[in-house]
Amino acid sequence: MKTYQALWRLIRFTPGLYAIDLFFQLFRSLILLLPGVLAYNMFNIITANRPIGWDLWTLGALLVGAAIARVVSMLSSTGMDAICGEHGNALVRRNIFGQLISRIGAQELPASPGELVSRFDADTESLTNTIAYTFMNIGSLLQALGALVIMLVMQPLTTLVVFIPLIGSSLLMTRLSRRIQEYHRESRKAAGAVSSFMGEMFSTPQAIQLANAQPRVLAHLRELNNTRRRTTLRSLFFTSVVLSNVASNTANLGTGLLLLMSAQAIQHGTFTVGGLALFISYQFWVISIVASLIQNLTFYKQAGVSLQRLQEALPAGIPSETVIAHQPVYLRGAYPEIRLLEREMPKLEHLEVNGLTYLYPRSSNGVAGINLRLRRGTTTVITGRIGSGKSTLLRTIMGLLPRQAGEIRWNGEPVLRPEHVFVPPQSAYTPQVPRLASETLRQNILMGYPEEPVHLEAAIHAAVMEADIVALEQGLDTIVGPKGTKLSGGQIQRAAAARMFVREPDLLIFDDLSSALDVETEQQLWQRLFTRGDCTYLLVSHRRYALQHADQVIVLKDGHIEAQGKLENLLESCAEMCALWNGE
Ligand SMILES: Nc1ncnc2c1ncn2[C@@H]1O[C@H](COP(=O)(O)OP(=O)(O)OP(=O)(O)O)[C@@H](O)[C@H]1O
Repeated sequence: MKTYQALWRLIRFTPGLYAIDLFFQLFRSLILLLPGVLAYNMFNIITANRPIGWDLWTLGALLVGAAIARVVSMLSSTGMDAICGEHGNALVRRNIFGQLISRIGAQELPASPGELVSRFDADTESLTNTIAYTFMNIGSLLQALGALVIMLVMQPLTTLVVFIPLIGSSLLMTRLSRRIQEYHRESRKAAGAVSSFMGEMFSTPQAIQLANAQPRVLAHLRELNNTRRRTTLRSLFFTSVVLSNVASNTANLGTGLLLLMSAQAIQHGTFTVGGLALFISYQFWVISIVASLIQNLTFYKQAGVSLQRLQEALPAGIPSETVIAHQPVYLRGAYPEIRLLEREMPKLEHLEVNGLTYLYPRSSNGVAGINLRLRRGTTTVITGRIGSGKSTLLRTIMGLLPRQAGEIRWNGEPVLRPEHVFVPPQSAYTPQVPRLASETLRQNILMGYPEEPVHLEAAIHAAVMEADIVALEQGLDTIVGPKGTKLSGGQIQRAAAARMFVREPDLLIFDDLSSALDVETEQQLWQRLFTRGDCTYLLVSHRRYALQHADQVIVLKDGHIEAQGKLENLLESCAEMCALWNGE
């Protein structure tokens, strides 16, 4: 998508608001022509030694009126810019965020979280600010054209001479614009690197402390910040200092030439003091519009850089137009109701996996030719050595990794989009390291799910959390800290389990749920799970209790199923199972 197409799409998102914005910009600019004409008449009256009569006072009143109208229209246009920008920024951020959270589970983020935050912030605003600046310049251009016509009619020769310096400054600014675009790109990249590194620092403070790496981490941050300072300074220096100085000095040169020419013309009686006043006020706009247009072009090019960075923030395979796809944004009033996911599939009776294969790109690691069958109300435990492919198998079944071969059938029906089926209300999953947010424990369990006291209590009981909640300072309303740092590893695992239970899925998938639990709590947890009735369980576990109570155990070795069946049979027939059972 080209930059102009993106900007036009943003304008079309709120055309009414942008029309009002443009109206205020035009009014604000054109009203500025009035004081020049008024000053022309006032000075001509004064220098002709006419007595100060009604005419002069009227002109003065008009001058004040024009100034008030200008201030009001300036405030209105600035306000409209902010409102339009707010809508456009919200749209872009919503679109990218929506794509990021609905990407296939295990797909990498296109950039680090810190870098993405930086793009959400400054790159988004670069687009909407360019529109605001362009609208302002449309007004300024009309104002400058109006001024130019009036000046040419009054004094064609003086007008042409006054604009000679403009030619030189225009050439200079055009040459600088490419360099400014490059500097902007570098400064945005350096800002992204700083926020990315800070995001990583804040997410791993303990790892930094344990490695005693604070001085080196700070030194690296300082280095990144220095690069950002240098590149940002250079970019700002060229955008703000050089460009605006070229513009104002060109205007000053024009004024000097004007004074020289008008002195002679006034002596010869071909020019008046009123005319000089008008020329001085108008020539600045005509000269500065060139600088403004060149600066506008620079912003446009910077917006192109930002648009590219935003498009690159989309997950792979998503069309670039999605960045500005029109969708409702909710900035005022009530938020729309969040609907619970509806059932895609009937209640689970049996699940079959046939010939399932997923190998990681450019590697032979993964799982291949997996066949298994789960029946409703049974427990299946997947076990195997470290790296045998247990997590990969679960994630491929659920569509978090894209399968390369094989099929999955839910009650005999092929599952074409597993990522839509293996979610509540059909299924729920807890990964090896569950994630909690820095919210209350209640919010972490419910995650937007409607609170029904009975379900919540039952879920907490099933997760063996009732005693922990009594011991917590504010019970369910305790804020658990970033990633749940105020809870123990076992509490985090059980909070994640309660999150699954409250959704009452048919199929519960756990990846090593009890790794951080003591033996007693673990046994209680399995006991409660296995007496929950109608649920079907698919677990990754090495724990003896789980293996002993499983209806079937699947032994994985090097990404293949080595054996499957009841534990007692496997202990007789499968050397790998014996080795795992004996902890070899
Ligand atoms: N993104 C990846 N790219 C390449 N290889 C990977 C990737 N992720 C995992 N692997 C490899 O795939 C194999 C299976 O990994 P997996 O995490 O499924 O094993 P696991 O049995 O769950 O291990 P653990 O018991 O440690 O959880 C391992 O050899 C692992 O190193």
